[in-house]
Amino acid sequence: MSVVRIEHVFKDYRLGEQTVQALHDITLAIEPGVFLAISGPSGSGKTTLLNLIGCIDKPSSGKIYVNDQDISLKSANELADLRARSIGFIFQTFNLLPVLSAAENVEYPLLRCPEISATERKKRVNYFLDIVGLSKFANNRPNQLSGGQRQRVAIARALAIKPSIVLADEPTANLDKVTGREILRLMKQINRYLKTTFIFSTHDQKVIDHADRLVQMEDGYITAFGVRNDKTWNLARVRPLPEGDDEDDAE
Ligand SMILES: Nc1ncnc2c1ncn2[C@@H]1O[C@H](COP(=O)(O)OP(=O)(O)OP(=O)(O)O)[C@@H](O)[C@H]1O
Repeated sequence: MSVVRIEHVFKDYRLGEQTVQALHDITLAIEPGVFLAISGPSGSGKTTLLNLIGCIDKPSSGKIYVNDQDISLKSANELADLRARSIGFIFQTFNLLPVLSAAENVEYPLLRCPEISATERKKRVNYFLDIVGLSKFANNRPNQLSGGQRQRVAIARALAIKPSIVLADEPTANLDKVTGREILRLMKQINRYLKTTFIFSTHDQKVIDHADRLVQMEDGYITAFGVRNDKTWNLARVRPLPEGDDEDDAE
């Protein structure tokens, strides 16, 4: 079973008269509970891929299944609902609402789910602020928190809906090294403890080393897929195929 299945996905962007091919023939199955890094240089397609998995954007062609649901068959409202209930987002710039306290930021996505009572909302806010170690800062606004604390609030906010997947676009890029490592360790502890699938983009090898699955991208192609056993990566290289060549270059 896969929590995300991507089949022969292409993504083009129109830029005036030009077409930018951001993703080429991406096929990938992501198992539930993994801690997956998508790595690659700037412009390789990491954010585009995360946006497609997060139902923020649609592929130009190909199929994406999230929790076994074909997202191409869903209306904009249905996609918004799937996002609100199943996918938590963490951004490199934290994206907290500045006028709300830490607790209110965590509660915010729950307001979209009317079946969650006010009592349950408060319970979840307390629980997830506790998990990220910020119970004492519940009433602080983002500008009264450090960068690392802001990202912890963002993690609690992403978890509050109890998502099956958390997507994180360069979650440590705006943090110093030590804080970035703490945030990654926290994400991994949560991944182990709550079994939530984490998919995050990065071009930092230190960040990659925290993952247990790896997708390497270049120029819109997947160039390798890796599984980590203890400290060693078992990498299967996938060479982008030149026209007319149908050979794989698996190692
Ligand atoms: N909205 C857009 N319109 C046009 N082109 C885009 C758009 N978004 C991304 N692209 C292009 O698609 C390609 C992939 O971009 P993407 O942002 O997915 O890469 P990335 O690996 O996340 O890069 P970075 O590490 O710099 O964030 C790039 O060539 C980029 O210029």
